[in-house]
Amino acid sequence: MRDHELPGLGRTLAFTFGVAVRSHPGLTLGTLLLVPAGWAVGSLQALWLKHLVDAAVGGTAGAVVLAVSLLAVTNVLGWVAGALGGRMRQTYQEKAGVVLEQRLIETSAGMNGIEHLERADYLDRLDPLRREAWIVHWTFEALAETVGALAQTVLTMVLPASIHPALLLLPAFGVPSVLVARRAAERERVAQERTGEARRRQRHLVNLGSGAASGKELRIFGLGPRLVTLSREAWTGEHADRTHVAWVSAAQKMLATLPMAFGFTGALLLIGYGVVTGHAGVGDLALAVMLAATMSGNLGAVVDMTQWLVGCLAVGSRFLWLHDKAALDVRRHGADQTHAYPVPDRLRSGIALQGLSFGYPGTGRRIFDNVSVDLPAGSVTALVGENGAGKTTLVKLLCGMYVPDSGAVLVDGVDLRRLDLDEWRRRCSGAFQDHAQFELTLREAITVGDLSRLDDDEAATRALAAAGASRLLTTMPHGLDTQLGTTWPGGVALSGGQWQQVALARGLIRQRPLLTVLDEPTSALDAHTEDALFNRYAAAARQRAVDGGITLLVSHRFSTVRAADHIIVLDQGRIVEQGDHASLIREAGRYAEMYQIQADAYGAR
Ligand SMILES: Nc1ncnc2c1ncn2[C@@H]1O[C@H](COP(=O)(O)OP(=O)(O)OP(=O)(O)O)[C@@H](O)[C@H]1O
Repeated sequence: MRDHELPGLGRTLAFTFGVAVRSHPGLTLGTLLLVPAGWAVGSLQALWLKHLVDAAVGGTAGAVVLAVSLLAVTNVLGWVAGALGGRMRQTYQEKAGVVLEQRLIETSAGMNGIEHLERADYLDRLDPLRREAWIVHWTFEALAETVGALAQTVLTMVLPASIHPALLLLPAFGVPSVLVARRAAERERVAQERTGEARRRQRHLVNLGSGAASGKELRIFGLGPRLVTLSREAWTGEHADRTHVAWVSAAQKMLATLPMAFGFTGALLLIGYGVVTGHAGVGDLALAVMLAATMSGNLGAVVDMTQWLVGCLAVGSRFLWLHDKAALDVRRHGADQTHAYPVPDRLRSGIALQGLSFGYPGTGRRIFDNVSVDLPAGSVTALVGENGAGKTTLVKLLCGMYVPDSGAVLVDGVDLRRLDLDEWRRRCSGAFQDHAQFELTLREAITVGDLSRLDDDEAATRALAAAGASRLLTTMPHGLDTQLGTTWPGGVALSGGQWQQVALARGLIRQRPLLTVLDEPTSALDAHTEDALFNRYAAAARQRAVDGGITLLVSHRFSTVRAADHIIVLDQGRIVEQGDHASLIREAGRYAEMYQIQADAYGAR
């Protein structure tokens, strides 16, 4: 199976069943049994009614009492099954829903790479999963309902066969409906996937239009009406597409019920004729009339339930697809722990990019083409270059979030693909410009950077100091216990720069990292503060150089960058210059030119 193909029905069912059973075996079984039982009650009632009518017409009191008793017992069982099934269903849904969301976090976060979070066609699949992962837990209820509705429909059709064998043909008239329902559901699933991008765009526009981050720009640029127009455009195309598919399906489903209607009309005529000619009893006619009355409801239920089931399976198959991708990802990255090389305790030679070529999957565009460069052990290296030069992409490759198309990232001579990637990540650390805002307590928002120090106040305080953010702690009403984020009770709002300080502290809490990437983590700070902070950090990093740990700083500020031991200048994925500040200035090339421009602008030579 190719990694973008959705898994088939059998595997999806097995997967969803596994999830359901693991989350609550008893409830899964109960749902599977009770729902069809509820459905069976309807057919039994029709049967007992036939016996009641026959007994009443035949004048046998005992048979009347028996038929009435059976009717009563069946009714009670039906109510019990309904009430119990409803309760079980609710409990099951609540529990399985949470389990599925946890599983989604586990699967998505557990993947080595981040391709599934960045690639548009994968996002179209992941996005509905994020919103409706819980739908998967309906699969077994939908299956039970479908089986139940199907069983009742078949019974509705088979019971008349006891009156006349020709009526055994009745089920055949129902086949078109079921087939059409299946096809319709599949078509709707495809349409949903096709319109996924438009829905994501709509949601993005809603977030832009109502979120805090875009609030200022929206007002200054008067963007509200424009966003509404864009949203309408996105909605119109998507809605037209899905509505068209829905109407075509509805028309086909209506047409597909016609054979059934003809079939039952014929059956009623046949039984009516039998009663007139004395070949059938009045009870038979009562049975047939009752079954005919419930027939369209049953058939409609089969169609609806099938569609529901296919819808659930569609989400389930995306879940399984993600799961498969996660497994494939682990295999491809060679992270099989049994064969992985251990990560060295300290770096001896350092990290080297060797003939590395890379393009983001699915884009057909090369970002790096045969790039080679060394990051010596114990060095503080800066990466500079214009926007889009490939700096962050390089960081992602070094952290094993993407795999090179050719060439390699070598860690002390060992291909990163062959290293124990989990262990490598444990020895990496980082702070990024597009950092996460963990709305936890200040302590947790820092210490999640090193899970072994979750409750370590001293480590959190030290990390804040290393990030030049000790003052932040003094302004927090409850110190490290302060809840961050105003949407939580007692939570405090942090400025953009303060969030960056927390992210930087998180990135600096790990002890003895072999690679620390600082990808513009201080862009919200002023140039002098960033400069002082990085100089202090670089000095500390050099003192720790016994471990051979490498610090990679990405920054647009040359005043900061010049403190690095080694500076790499990237231009459109190519390394155009490298060396220390003094030698690069002497070369009077790109670096010297960019440095000069900034120095002039800031008046800081
Ligand atoms: N997830 C992605 N999928 C496809 N292309 C991407 C992706 N991320 C980045 N790119 C492309 O790769 C190129 C390099 O991007 P990258 O983010 O590495 O640049 P950068 O040097 O870090 O830029 P900046 O200084 O603006 O942060 C850009 O042309 C960008 O459009």
